[in-house]
Amino acid sequence: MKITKICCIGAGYVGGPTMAVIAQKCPHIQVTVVDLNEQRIKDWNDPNTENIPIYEPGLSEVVAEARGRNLFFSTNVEKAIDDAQIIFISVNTPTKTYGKGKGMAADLKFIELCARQIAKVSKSNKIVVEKSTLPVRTAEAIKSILDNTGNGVQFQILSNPEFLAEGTAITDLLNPDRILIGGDSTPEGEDAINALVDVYANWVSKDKILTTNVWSSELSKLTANAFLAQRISSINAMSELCEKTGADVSEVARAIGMDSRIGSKFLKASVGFGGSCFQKDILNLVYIAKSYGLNEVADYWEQVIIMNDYQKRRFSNKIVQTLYNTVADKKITFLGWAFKKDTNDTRESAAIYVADDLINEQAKISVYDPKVSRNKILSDLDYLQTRSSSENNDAVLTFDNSYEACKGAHAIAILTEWDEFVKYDWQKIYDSMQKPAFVFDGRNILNAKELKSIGFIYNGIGS
Ligand SMILES: NC(=O)C1=CN([C@@H]2O[C@H](COP(=O)(O)OP(=O)(O)OC[C@H]3O[C@@H](n4cnc5c(N)ncnc54)[C@H](O)[C@@H]3O)[C@@H](O)[C@H]2O)C=CC1
Ligand SMILES: O=C(O)[C@H]1O[C@H](OP(=O)(O)OP(=O)(O)OC[C@H]2O[C@@H](n3ccc(=O)[nH]c3=O)[C@H](O)[C@@H]2O)[C@H](O)[C@@H](O)[C@@H]1O
Repeated sequence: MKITKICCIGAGYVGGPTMAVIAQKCPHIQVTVVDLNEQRIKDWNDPNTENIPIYEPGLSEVVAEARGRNLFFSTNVEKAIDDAQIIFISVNTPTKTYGKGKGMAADLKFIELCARQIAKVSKSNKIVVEKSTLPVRTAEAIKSILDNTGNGVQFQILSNPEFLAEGTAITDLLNPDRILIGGDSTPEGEDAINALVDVYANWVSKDKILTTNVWSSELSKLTANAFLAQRISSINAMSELCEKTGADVSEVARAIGMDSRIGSKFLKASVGFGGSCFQKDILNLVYIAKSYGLNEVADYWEQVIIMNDYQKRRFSNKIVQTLYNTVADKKITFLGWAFKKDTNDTRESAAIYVADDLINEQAKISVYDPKVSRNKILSDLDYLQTRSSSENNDAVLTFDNSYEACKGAHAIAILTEWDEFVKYDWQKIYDSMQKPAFVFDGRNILNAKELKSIGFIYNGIGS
C-alpha cells in the first residue's frame, strides 16, 4: 500500500515533533496533525515558527520547512481522520485521578474517545497506530471499539511507541536507536506493518526498524522507561551513601559506567527525575503487575518511585537543615524550573516539589528559568492543591534576569541543568547575596572548587 496521507490525533510534545519530522523526511506524504485544543493549533500555525507551542532545539526549523507544504495543523479532526490511510493516536495518557486505579493506572479515556471517533468517521480501511504510551493489551480494547462501532471498514492496529526524549527530540527522531512496530502476524497485519516500515525507511535504515507482536511492542515501551528511571533511582540511592561515607557519586558513576555491561549513560545523580512519563509509566506498570497478582514484581518497580520521591524530599530537607533549620522569610533562588534542560516542559519537575516543601517552611522562592513563564510556575504549584493560589502567588517571585533573581538571596538551588548557569559570573552573584552564601547544586553542574574558593558554601548531590 502506498501511503500518501497521514493524520495524527494529538498535537503535543510527541505528536507535534514526530509528525514534523515525518513530513520533513517524506515530502510525498501529506501529514495533518489535529487537536481539540484550539489555542494549541493556533500556536502551531503561528506565522513566526519561533512561537510554536513547544520549545525543542531544531523544531521550529523543521516546522518552517514543512508547514504549508505537506505538514498541516488543524482542529478539523473528523476530516483529517476520514482522509488519512494511517492515523496515529498521540494523545495524553495521564495517571488516573479518580475511581479504580486512581493514582496508579493510566487514564485511557482520551484513547477511547479517539477510537470511537475514528470508528464513527472512517469510510475506508485504516491503519490505526498507537503512538501514545499504553498499558499492554490496550490494542485489544481499541480493536473491540473500532470493530463494534465502525461502519464495516477494516482496521489494522499497530503499536509504534515513541522513544524520543524532550530537549533532544529532533535529533532522537532523525537518528533513532530503533523504531519499534508491533502488529498482527496475519497477512493484513503484515501489510500494515510493512506500510509503516516504508514510511520510516525514508530516513531510518531498515536494520533499525524492529517488528514484533503487538503485546511485546506495548510492553517494551513501559519496560524501557522503567529501566531508564531505575538507573537514576539506583545512582540517587548511592548518592546518599556517598554523602555519608566520603565517596563521590560522580567518581562512582564514572567507575561503574566504564564497565561496558553497565554503560555510562543515565547515571547522573540529581534532585530526582521529573517529566511527564517516567513516574506515570512505572505506576502504570506497577498497577498492571498487581492486576495480575504479581505483587513482588509490582513492589520491585514501585521502589523506583519511592526512591525518587525520597530524593526530592531529601534535597529540600537538606536546604532547611543547612540554613540553620529555618528558611522562614529567607529568599531561596531557584535556577531552573523545567524538568530538564532545553525544554519548556515542567510536568512532574522536581522543582515543583522542592518549592512546595520550602513554601511549607515559609521560605520566599525566587525563580529564574530561561523558558518557563510565571503563569506556568504558579499553575504547577496550584495543581498540588497544598495551599490557595493567592498564597502561592505571594510566596513566589519570578525573574527574567538571573542576576536579579539571585540578588539578596540566602541560598541558590540549581533545579535544572541549563548550560547558561555554568557560564555565569559566580563572583558577581556571590557579592550580591546574603552571607554566608549557600549553593545547593541539584544537578552537580557547577565547579565546586571554584565556588568554594569564591566563598560559597557549596552542597552538591552525592559528595
Ligand atoms: N512527552 C514525551 O516526551 C513523550 C510522551 N510519550 C507518550 O505520548 C503520549 C502523548 O504525550 P505528550 O505529547 O507529551 O502529551 P501532550 O499532553 O503534550 O499532548 C496530547 C495532546 O492530545 C490532545 N488530545 C487529547 N484528546 C484528544 C482528542 N480526543 N482529540 C484530539 N486531540 C486530543 C490534547 O489536547 C493534547 O494537546 C503519552 O501517552 C505519553 O506517555 C511517549 C514518548 C515521549
Ligand atoms: O516516554 C517518554 O516520555 C520519554 O521519557 C524519557 O525522556 P524524557 O522524560 O523526555 O527525558 P530524560 O532525558 O529521560 O530525563 C527524564 C528525567 O530524568 C532526569 N535524569 C536523566 C538522566 C540522568 O542520568 N539523571 C537524571 O536525573 C532528567 O533530568 C529528567 O528530569 C525517556 O528518556 C525517553 O526515551 C521516553 O521516550
